Amino acid sequence: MDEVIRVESVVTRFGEQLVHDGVSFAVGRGEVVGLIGGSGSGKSVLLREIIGLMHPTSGRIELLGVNVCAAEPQQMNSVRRHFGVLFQDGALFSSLNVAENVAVPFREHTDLPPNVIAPIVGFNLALVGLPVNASCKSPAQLSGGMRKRVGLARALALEPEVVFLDEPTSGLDPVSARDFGHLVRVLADSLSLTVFIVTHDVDLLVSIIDRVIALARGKIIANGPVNEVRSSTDPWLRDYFSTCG
Ligand SMILES: Nc1ncnc2c1ncn2[C@@H]1O[C@H](COP(=O)(O)OP(=O)(O)OP(=O)(O)O)[C@@H](O)[C@H]1O
Repeated sequence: MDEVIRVESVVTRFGEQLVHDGVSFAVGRGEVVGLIGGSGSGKSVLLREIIGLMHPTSGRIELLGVNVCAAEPQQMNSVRRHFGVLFQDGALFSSLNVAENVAVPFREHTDLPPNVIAPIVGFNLALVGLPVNASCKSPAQLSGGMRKRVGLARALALEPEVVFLDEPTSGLDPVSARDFGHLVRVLADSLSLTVFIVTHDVDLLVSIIDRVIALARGKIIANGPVNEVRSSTDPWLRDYFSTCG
């Protein structure tokens, strides 16, 4: 397997609290993987560790072949050029309009002039299904689903190899959530993306995910295709999957 993410024996402690107690898994190129777990099980912390925003107490994490726990800032910056992140709330800059938000990665990571950036931004907005007239709107003028799409357009701006989505369907109504999930799957397949999704959304798992990794009690309690994981006898997983038909 051509590995994009490798998490090895990760332990994370906050004082007395042990959040990860030896977590290991790998994600291969082109996979769409969902990380699930109860509230407070350490999903977001793990995501932040994988993208180098936090370091685990011990263990090793490789992203696109780089040991992110030991990478120099310059090396981390060049890895950042190859992944995109959609944070839970979209993390859009409220003072910038939609087009300016999507242009941020170009300004941070390239020397491209504005007249070159503008059409690429337009292309990215079209890719996520936003109309041209959305470009000049401020994030406050958009629906939750549109804000997620802008966040996704920004995450895809630099044609990343891997995209991280933190609770991408939270706050969306079921129809918008399903549409957004479908969009993610179509983009993953069309652009050969590796997608790592932190989610509580069972419908999203069932509809678009290749593999589920489940975190509970500090450990990986399941790692496999949705159908396999949903037939697990683990009480937490049984409860979790009992919410869908
Ligand atoms: N910077 C921090 N300092 C101390 N404790 C933290 C820090 N970040 C997270 N934690 C704790 O680590 C645990 C895991 O948090 P995390 O946000 O990863 O959970 P989660 O699985 O993403 O939960 P949810 O599904 O509710 O978002 C929580 O108990 C949280 O309080």
